[in-house]
Amino acid sequence: MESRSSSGDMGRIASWVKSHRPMYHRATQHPFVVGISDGSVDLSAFKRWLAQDYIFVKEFVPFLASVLLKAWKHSDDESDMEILLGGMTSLSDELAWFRKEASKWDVKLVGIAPQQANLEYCRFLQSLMLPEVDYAVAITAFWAIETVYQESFSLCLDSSSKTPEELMETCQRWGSANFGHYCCSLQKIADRCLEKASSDIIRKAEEAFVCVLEHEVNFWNMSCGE
Ligand SMILES: Cc1ncc(CO)c(N)n1
Repeated sequence: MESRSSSGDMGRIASWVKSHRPMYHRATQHPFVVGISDGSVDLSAFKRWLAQDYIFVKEFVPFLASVLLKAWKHSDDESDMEILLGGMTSLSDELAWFRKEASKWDVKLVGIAPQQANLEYCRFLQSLMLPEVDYAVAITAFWAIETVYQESFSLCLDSSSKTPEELMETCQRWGSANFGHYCCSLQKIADRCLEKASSDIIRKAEEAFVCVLEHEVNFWNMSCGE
């Protein structure tokens, strides 16, 4: 039988989601997202989020490039590269979508300054781009960043949700089953890397996961205008 070290039948990632449940919940069921799903969202908050997230996604491109570089150097599975390259393609599509969405809402994207929470999140991404950061740590953070949006926006697509029609495209972008499959593929990569990682790397990956959750909560708070 395959042994899975200390995490029993669950992969590491699932065990961390379980052990950090309250924080995970705060990141994935934030009032901002709940407001979209019940239709009470303040549209000025949505517009603020849109402009700030465009800045974030632009920073996310070099971060993903750094993860790709680590996969190329250290991964023992060629399919990692394909999955990450697919992610890069969707980021390119995502940036174009932001520009289109911003014009629909009359939101300015050029000359916008990143707010404090965004700056801090981008700084965190930059710290993860350093070559000394292990692939297992970087891919865990990458999985977490994508998954928070997947979980959040899929809530807004629930049959019981009252998401306003004009916000449905946003919710489908991250909440779709397709994006969900992509997040599952990332989780499998992260679990596989963590299975063979040293206890020091495992500890650092868990820390990165929790940091992502904290930054995501701060990002939603910022979008709400707090
Ligand atoms: C803040 C934030 N987290 C995660 C994602 C997912 O790509 C995003 N676009 N923005």
